[in-house]
Amino acid sequence: MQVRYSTSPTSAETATTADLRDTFLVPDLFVNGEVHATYTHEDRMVIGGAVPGTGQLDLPAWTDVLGTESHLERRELGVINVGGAGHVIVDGEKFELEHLDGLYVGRGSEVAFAGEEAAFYFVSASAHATYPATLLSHEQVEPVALGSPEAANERSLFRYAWGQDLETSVLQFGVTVIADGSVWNTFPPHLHARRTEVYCYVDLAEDDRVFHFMGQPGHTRHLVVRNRQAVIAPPWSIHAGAGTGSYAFIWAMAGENNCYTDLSPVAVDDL
Ligand SMILES: O=C(O)C(=O)C[C@H](O)C(=O)CO
Repeated sequence: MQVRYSTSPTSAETATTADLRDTFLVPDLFVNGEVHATYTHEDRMVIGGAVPGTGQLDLPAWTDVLGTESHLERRELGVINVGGAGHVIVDGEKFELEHLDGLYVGRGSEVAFAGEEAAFYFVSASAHATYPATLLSHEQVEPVALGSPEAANERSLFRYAWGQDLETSVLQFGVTVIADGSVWNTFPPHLHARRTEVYCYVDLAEDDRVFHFMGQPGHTRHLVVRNRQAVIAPPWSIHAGAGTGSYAFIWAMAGENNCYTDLSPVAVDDL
C-alpha cells in the first residue's frame, strides 16, 4: 500500500507534470494475482484493485497504515467489478458480480475476492456505523440521463450509493457511462468543499486516453489517464475529463456527509 499526504491547491498550480502525476494519479492498481492500494490522507480514503486470477485474495488489513487488525474494523467498502464475472465473499456469503456490478460492504466484515476473469476496484472510507452488505446490480440501477450529444457530454449516471436508498456512513459511489460519440464527463464541472472524490477510468481501449482536468477553477491542470487508472480530486479541485474514445468511470466520494447534491456548480466563465 502506498501512502499519499494531503495537498494544497497552490502546490498543484506550480507542480511539474511528474509531480502532479505522482501526487494525484493512481496508476498501477490492477496486477494479476495481487491486491494493490493507495491510502490518501484526503478524507482518508483507500483506493484499491484486486485481480484474483485463479486464486482467491483477501482484502488486506494493512495494519501498519490503518492501525487495525482487519481492513473494515473502522471502515466501510465499495466494490465495483471492472473485469469479467467474479464473486466477492463477505463473512462467508458469496456475492456474484458481473462487469460494472457493485457491492457495498459495511463496517466489521471480512472480504475476499475471486473469479478468473474478474478485476475488482474498491474504495474504503472511515465509518461510524454498520450497515449490511448489499449487491448493486448495474442492470437494476435506473440511470440518470445527463448532458446532450450537441455538447458532446451525453452520459448515464448510475448511482449505487448516494445517500439515498442505501444507507452508508460517508461513502458514495457509482458508475458513469459516456454515450457513443460524446467525450466529456462532468462538464460543466463542480466542486464539493466537504468531500474528496476519486475517479477511476475504465473500459478504454489500449490506445485511448482521458484528458482529466483538475485544480481550482481559475487554475486548471490536466493529467493524461489510461484505462484502469484513478485520479484523486481533493475538495478544492474540479474533476472533469474528455476522452479520445469510449469510456466509463467509477466515481467514489467520502467526507463530511454522504449527500450527493451537496456540491457547488462552477460556471464555465470561471474556468
Ligand atoms: O458525469 C458526471 O457528471 C458524474 O459522474 C459526476 C460525478 O458523479 C461526480 O463528480 C459527483 O460529485
